[in-house]
Amino acid sequence: MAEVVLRDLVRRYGEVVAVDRVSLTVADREFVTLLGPSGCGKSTTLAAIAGLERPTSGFLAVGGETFFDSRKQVFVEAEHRNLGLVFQSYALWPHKTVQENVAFPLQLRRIARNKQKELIHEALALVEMESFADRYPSQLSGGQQQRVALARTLVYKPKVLLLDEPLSNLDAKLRDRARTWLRHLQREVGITTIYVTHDQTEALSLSDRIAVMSKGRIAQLGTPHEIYERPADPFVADFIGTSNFFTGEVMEQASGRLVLRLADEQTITVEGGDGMARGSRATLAVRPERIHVGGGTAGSLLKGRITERAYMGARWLYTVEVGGQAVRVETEADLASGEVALGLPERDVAVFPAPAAG
Ligand SMILES: Nc1ncnc2c1ncn2[C@@H]1O[C@H](COP(=O)(O)OP(=O)(O)OP(=O)(O)O)[C@@H](O)[C@H]1O
Repeated sequence: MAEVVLRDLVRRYGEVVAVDRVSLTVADREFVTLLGPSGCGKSTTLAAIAGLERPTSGFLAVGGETFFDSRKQVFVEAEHRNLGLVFQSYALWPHKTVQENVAFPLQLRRIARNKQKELIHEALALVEMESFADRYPSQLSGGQQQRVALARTLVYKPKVLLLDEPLSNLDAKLRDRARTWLRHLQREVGITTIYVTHDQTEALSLSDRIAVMSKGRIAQLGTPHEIYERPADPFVADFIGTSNFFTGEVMEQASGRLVLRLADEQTITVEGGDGMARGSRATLAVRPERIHVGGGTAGSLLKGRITERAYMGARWLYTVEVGGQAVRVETEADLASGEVALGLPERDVAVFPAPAAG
């Protein structure tokens, strides 16, 4: 069992609180992604798990073994944690062959020679690089080097795999393939994995659960579906996918429904908004692909004007002006510029208390 437990983990750098009381439990064999914008603290969190950073306070355990506990002054050095790390800069030794690179961690651990052979063979087979065993890193593509770096980590069968943007050096197509492959591999080997990225597509497609981070904290922890469909706050709604936001005054909140009045007097009815008082301000978020152009939905209708249209291949992207606000709409329909009705299905609109002004 390789469960990872973080409790109230804090890492300060002087005035900067890079990690701010992060609590998270990653189950055995689970794939959890730390996702967030630059500077939100995801790499520092991962480095703390790896033992490369000493947290300021909190608690951290892997597989039931305490690696850090500020109250008991426990700190286990990185080399004694036996975790597998793969970082963005996956430097392989240029003067060693693929095989020798993968052998290195085994030599460090003084594994017997014939056992080494077997393990190297197994690790290279896992990443489908057996036929490249005698090549040097300079004779491999970026993606192949990345796979060797993974093999070098997998070869000693770490309890946990910690990956920090490991695919960022690959081009889009290759990254797509590498992603599918990595997910497959992680399932096959059944290794607990914590993955850091700022790429939401990567996070959505790879993870069992995603921890969306903002300013050193976890803004939301959930399955990709939960994060996308039920964002906990406007930050998550905006960071994962794209959302249109409407802010206005609550006219009514009753029987699980809320009616919001926009500045131009149009109203939107949504599900939810429990506890939001009449007269208070609320923000609604709706995805561009959930808006029905031309109406045709159970929900609110907004009047607008198409001001821009862009052909995206599979669908069209429209900018629709609603009460002076630009609304992004994605649909397969080919529409002319001008007046349009937008249908907002009640269930597809998320509602949050409006952030305080200023
Ligand atoms: N050694 C350091 N000294 C001072 N501040 C640091 C140090 N390392 C990180 N920070 C700060 O801590 C915060 C979190 O950094 P971190 O690298 O964890 O972010 P990140 O989410 O991984 O960002 P990125 O995607 O850009 O790598 C940032 O504000 C960063 O400037």
